[in-house]
Amino acid sequence: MSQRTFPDGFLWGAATAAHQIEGSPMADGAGPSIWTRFAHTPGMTLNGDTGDVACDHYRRWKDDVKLMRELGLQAYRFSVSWSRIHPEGTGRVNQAGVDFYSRLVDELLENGIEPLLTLYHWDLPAALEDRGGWLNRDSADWFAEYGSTMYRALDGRVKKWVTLNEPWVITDGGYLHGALAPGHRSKYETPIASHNLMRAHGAAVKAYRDIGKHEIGLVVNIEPKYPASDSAEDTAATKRAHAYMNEQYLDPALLGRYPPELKEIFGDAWPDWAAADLELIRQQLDFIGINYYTRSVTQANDSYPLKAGAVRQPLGTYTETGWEVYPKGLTDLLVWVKERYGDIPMYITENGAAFFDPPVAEGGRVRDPLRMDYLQKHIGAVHDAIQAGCDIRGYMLWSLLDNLEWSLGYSKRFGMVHVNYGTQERTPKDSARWYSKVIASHGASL
Ligand SMILES: N#[N+]C[C@@H]1[C@@H](O)[C@H](O)[C@@H](O)[C@@H]2O[C@H]12
Repeated sequence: MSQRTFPDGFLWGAATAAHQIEGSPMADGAGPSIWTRFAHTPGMTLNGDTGDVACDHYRRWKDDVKLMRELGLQAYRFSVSWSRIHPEGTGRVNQAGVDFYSRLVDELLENGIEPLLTLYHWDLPAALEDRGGWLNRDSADWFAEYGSTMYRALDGRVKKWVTLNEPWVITDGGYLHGALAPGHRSKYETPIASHNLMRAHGAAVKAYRDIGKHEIGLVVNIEPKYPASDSAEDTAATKRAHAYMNEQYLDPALLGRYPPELKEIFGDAWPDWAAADLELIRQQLDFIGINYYTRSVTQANDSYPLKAGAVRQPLGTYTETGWEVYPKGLTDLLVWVKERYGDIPMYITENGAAFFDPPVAEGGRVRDPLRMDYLQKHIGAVHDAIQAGCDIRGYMLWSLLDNLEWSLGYSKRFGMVHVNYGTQERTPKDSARWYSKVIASHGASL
């Protein structure tokens, strides 16, 4: 393979999220989030795992930034816990919470690492859930208020902002299937929560334009859907699945409309949204963040309400989370984004895999060849998309650290750095050492 060259300024980094690594969820005046509440509800998470300690990053943040510098990271994507900033969700500001993230940002900058800040990575203040959460249309104002607090505190030091992380997972997991906080199971609530999340996205971007002077975008998890056969049923099912996961958020954000398949999927549960709502949602964005993990070979089935589902590939390689390793899907997806939405700049804001890692060997080594192979092939797929004309500005590996995988608890390890949850010792895996070389060579060593 000829040497791969990445664009000048292409940012190499890693990503995490507050609830998954910080621990100390109620420290220094913070309020509870829906994940604090959900994880402490018996039966909601594997082994009853909670974010009470996680990777103890709330206390070990300075050492973690030192580790990022040692690995040569150029950027670090993290999220802010809303309920550390506004313990009741709105109104009173908890300055100790703002100060935590201000110190973190300063430490990143002092170590030559660019911060990418995600405002919402699933941890809604519990106080707002008690007021209806994302089912309440006021949530757009709540979110814009919270975003404005953070813009005023950090804009200028933070120059790349993200409003929402993966609205599809928030609603499919938290409102339709109940696997994620707040654990609702309603075909009728799902479109309402989804729409209000996007209204909140729009309101937060509008607020940013009045306060901020840099860049703001949206992060979506999308995956290419390939029909399992050329039958009419599988073709139609693939179209529905594509609209439901891939177009449902990017279309309103970038085109100001929803794909028509959503009315077909949700039927009488899909309201006729007001045009003013779509105008609010469609705000000029500076970039789109793409979280990519896998593809879906899709067939028609009797699943509710989508009537479509993935077919396991007999010759496929699968990760610990049951996702097929399919790098070409990332290239196909990025080209699709460019073709459908134009030349909007993109970042790969998450890409990575959980594999069964061996314990830390003598001398502090963690051999993770499957993860290295996954990363090498997927970063190569990003390069292929760049060669195809996609404007991709960076790659954030998921994840910096092994961390709390939501309802799956600590059972899945996505980190390039191993975390011993008993001692909190961090040990860079072989993949971290390999990634450091990729960064140092700007991709040439891939
Ligand atoms: N599962 N999994 C790994 C990873 C999850 O840990 C992140 O929080 C999400 O943004 C996204 O789902 C991807």
